[in-house]
Amino acid sequence: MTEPVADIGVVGLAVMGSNLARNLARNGNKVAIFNRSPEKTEHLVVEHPEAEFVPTFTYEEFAASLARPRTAIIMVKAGAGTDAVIDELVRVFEPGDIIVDGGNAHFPDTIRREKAVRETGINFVGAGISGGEEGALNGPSIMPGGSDEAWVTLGPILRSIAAIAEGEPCVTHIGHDGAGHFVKMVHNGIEYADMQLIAEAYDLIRRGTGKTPAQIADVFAEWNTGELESYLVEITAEVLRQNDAATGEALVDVILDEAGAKGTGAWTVQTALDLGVPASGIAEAVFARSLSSQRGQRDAAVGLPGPAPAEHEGFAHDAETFVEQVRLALYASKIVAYSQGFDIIRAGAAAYDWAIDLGAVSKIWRGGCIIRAQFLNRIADAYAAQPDLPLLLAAPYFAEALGRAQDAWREVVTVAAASGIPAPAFASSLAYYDGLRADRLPAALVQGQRDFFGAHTYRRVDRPGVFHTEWSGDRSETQES
Ligand SMILES: NC(=O)C1=CN([C@@H]2O[C@H](COP(=O)(O)OP(=O)(O)OC[C@H]3O[C@@H](n4cnc5c(N)ncnc54)[C@H](OP(=O)(O)O)[C@@H]3O)[C@@H](O)[C@H]2O)C=CC1
Ligand SMILES: O=C(CO)[C@H](O)[C@H](O)COP(=O)(O)O
Repeated sequence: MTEPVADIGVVGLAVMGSNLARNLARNGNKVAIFNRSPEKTEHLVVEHPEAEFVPTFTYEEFAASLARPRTAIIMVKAGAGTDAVIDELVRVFEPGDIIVDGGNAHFPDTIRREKAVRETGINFVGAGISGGEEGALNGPSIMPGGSDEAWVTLGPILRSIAAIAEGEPCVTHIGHDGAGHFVKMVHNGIEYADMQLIAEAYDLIRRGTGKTPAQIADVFAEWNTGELESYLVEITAEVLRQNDAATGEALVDVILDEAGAKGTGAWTVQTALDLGVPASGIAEAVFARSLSSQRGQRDAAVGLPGPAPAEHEGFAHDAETFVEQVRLALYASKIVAYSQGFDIIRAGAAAYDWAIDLGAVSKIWRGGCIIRAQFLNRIADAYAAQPDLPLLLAAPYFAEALGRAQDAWREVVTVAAASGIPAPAFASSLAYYDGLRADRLPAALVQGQRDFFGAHTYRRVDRPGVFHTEWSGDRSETQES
C-alpha cells in the first residue's frame, strides 16, 4: 500500500500537467502523479528524477499517496475528460479534500461541478491557468475560483508556483465557484483579439511597405521596447524571423493561412452576447479565425470585385511613417480589446454575484500568462486610482493614448479599406470607439422601426415615460401607463 507521502497530486501529464508537476516539485512539494495512460507517468519519472515524483497507476494508489487533506490538480483535456477524472477522484477522496481543475473548462461546467462535488463534502476549485508549457514550468498566471475555505489551503501552494510580476505572485482568489474559469475565458478572448490585431498590423506593414517578414520582425522587436512591450509582440518577432528549413522561405509564408481555435474565444463572445456586452473587437478576432478556415467559401470568393491588394502593394509612400501609424493604431485597438474584456468580467461578476477585483485581475495578468504586457501595469494603475472605473478606455492614461493615436488609427483603417486589405479588428475597434463617443446614435431610428412593426415602444429625449405611435392608424402618440 502506498504511504501518504505526497503534499499534492497532479492528474494529467501532457504538456501542462507534466510541467506544472515539475514546477510544484521545484518549489518544495512532494508531488504524486497520475495519468490515464501509464506511459506518460513512467516517462516523466524517468525524464525528471530530480523531481522525486511519487508515481501512481490507479486512482486508489493516487489517493493513498496524498497526505490529508488531499489536494489534487487536474490538467486534462477539458470537457468529458475532466468529468471522468472528477468522478474517479470523488470516489477515492474524502470530505475536506480539494480537487482543483486547472484545465480550460467552460465556466458553467465549473459552476455545475463545484455544486455537485460540494455535496460530497469535497472542495472543488476551478482554476484558470495560463502560460503554456513554459509558464506551467516556470510560473504561470493562475486564476482560481472556489470557496474561501479551499483558498486557505490552496493559496500558499499556488503562490509558490505562480509567476512573479513587480514582486507579486500572479495569483489571486478571483471569486466563488466558476469565477476563476470565467476570468481565464476572458483572458483567452483578449488573447484572440491581441493576436488578430498583431496579425493585421503585420499584414498592413507587409503589403504597405513591401518589407520582408525578417524586416517586420525587426519592427516588432523595436515595438517590444516601448509601450507595446508584451509577450505576444515578442514572440511575433520570433515567428517572423524564422525560416523554413525545407524551403528556405520565411516560415510564415509556408504555414497554411487557416487559424485554429479550441473554443475559449467563442465562449467569450457567446458570454458577452448573453450579458449584452459589446465585445466587438474580440468577436471580430474570433470571426477572423473562422473566416480563415472557410476554405470553400474563400475559393468561391476569388475574383469577386474590389481592390486587389497586390495592385496596391507598396502603397505607403513613406514606409517609416506608415509603420508608426500602424503602431499607434495597434495600440489604440489593443486598448479597446482590453477595455471590452474588463467590461465582460464586470458584467459577469454582477450576473453571477462574484466579487471580482478588476485591479487584482490586471495585476495577475502582468506575468506568466499569454497576454502579459507592460500595458497591464497601466490598467492596474487605472483601477487603483478608481476601483469602480466604468470604462477602462476613458481612464486618463488611455484617453491620452487614444487621443495621440487618433489620426493614425483612422488613416490605417481608411487605407486598409481602400486597398482591399482586411483589417476587421482594427476597423471594428475604431467603430466601437466612435460609437461610445457619439453624442447621438442611430439607435433612435432602430427604436422607431421596432415600434412601427412590433409596437415595441420607445422613450423620448424630452420627457420620461414609454411611448408608442399608432403607425397603422392616425399616427398619434400614446403614452404607456
Ligand atoms: N496547452 C496549453 O498551452 C494550455 C492548455 N491549457 C489547458 O490545460 C489542460 C491540459 O492541456 P494539455 O496539457 O495541453 O493537454 P491536452 O488538453 O492535450 O489533454 C491531454 C491530457 O488529458 C488526458 N485525458 C484526456 N481525456 C481523458 C479522460 N477521459 N480521462 C483521463 N484523462 C484524460 C490525457 O490522458 P492520456 O495521456 O491518457 O491521453 C492527457 O493527460 C487542458 O484543459 C487545456 O485546455 C491551459 C492553458 C494552456
Ligand atoms: O489557454 C491558453 C493560453 O492561455 C491556450 O494557449 C489556448 O487554449 C489557446 O487557444 P486556441 O487554441 O483556441 O488558440
